[in-house]
Amino acid sequence: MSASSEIVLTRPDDWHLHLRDGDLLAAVVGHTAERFARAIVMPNLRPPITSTAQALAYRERILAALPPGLAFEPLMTLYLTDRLPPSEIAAAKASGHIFAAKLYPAGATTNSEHGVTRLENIYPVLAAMERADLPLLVHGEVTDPGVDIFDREQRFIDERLARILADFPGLRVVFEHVTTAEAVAFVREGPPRLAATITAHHLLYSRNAMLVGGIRPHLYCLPILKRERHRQALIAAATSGEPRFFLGTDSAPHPAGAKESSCGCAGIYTAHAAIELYTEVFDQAGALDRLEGFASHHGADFYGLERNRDRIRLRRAPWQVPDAFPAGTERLVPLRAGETIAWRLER
Ligand SMILES: NC(=O)N[C@@H](CC(=O)O)C(=O)O
Ligand SMILES: [Zn+2]
Ligand SMILES: [Zn+2]
Repeated sequence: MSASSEIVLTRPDDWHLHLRDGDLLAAVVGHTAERFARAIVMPNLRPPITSTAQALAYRERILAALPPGLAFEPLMTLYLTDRLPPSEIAAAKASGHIFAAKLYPAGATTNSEHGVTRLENIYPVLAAMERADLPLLVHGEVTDPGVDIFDREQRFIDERLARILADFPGLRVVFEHVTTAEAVAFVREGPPRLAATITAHHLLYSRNAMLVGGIRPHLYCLPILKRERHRQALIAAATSGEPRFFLGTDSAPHPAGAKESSCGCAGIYTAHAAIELYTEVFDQAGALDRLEGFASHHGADFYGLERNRDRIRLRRAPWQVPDAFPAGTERLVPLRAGETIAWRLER
């Protein structure tokens, strides 16, 4: 298998994506739509997407920004706040375009300041989601200032996620962008209604890549890159063939100036080469035969959506990533800027 020079996959979907708005949206949406049929679109805009009406209007802006000739279905989400009325959940579900709601613990990550301050504040909303069978997506990190940044995912499992699963036994939950061996183990031991997305960057890089030989702001994201043993656990999970692990890039574009700063913001841009990067990982692990399940089947199955019917083709043929993409008057620096990627998407 490792000697293949070409692979064909059912067209994949991205189950965790930031598309932003305005110039940045216009700069990035084509990259995703060239590769993926659908994506779960994160609601952490400024202001956040907290109503069905806002989500539907955002969906229209995404479709309007699509380059001509590309078919792409944005799957919208709501941003949970302390104040979201439980009645909004049934309306969201009935819209036919909203597929999940997202829990950002307040202050956990980029644009999360309107997030949830105490889990109890959203219990009526979680009950409504359980009734409507609308999945809960979680950014799984605690924000207590006393908890070390490298331990925040583990603490979220122990103090929050286990409780949510116990208190809402019918709620489907996606533990987004898992980064630790502990998270992988927790997902494996959990009920089938619990799943996890894994990013390409957490599969490709450990924290050394960000910190050894100079600090690389374009590798700074949340949850932060962890040590190598965790990366190995993520690779084992992604390539295991287990249906509860699936692709979610967490591609999170920020203008270069906001990253190359004395206080750079969190988020890595990978949409320009997302499926190619995952292909590298699966190839290196000798698991190209498991890529289609992870990238194209497991997520659709979990969300109860049909698998895509068309296919994409990837060829082992190295290419160089541009130093940056234009985004309005700004620049967007992608993962591997100026470096090569081993697999190419055929068009
Ligand atoms: N992953 C990140 O580092 N940043 C994301 C937010 C998130 O997914 O936590 C962003 O919106 O920029
Ligand atoms: Zn997140
Ligand atoms: Zn994200």
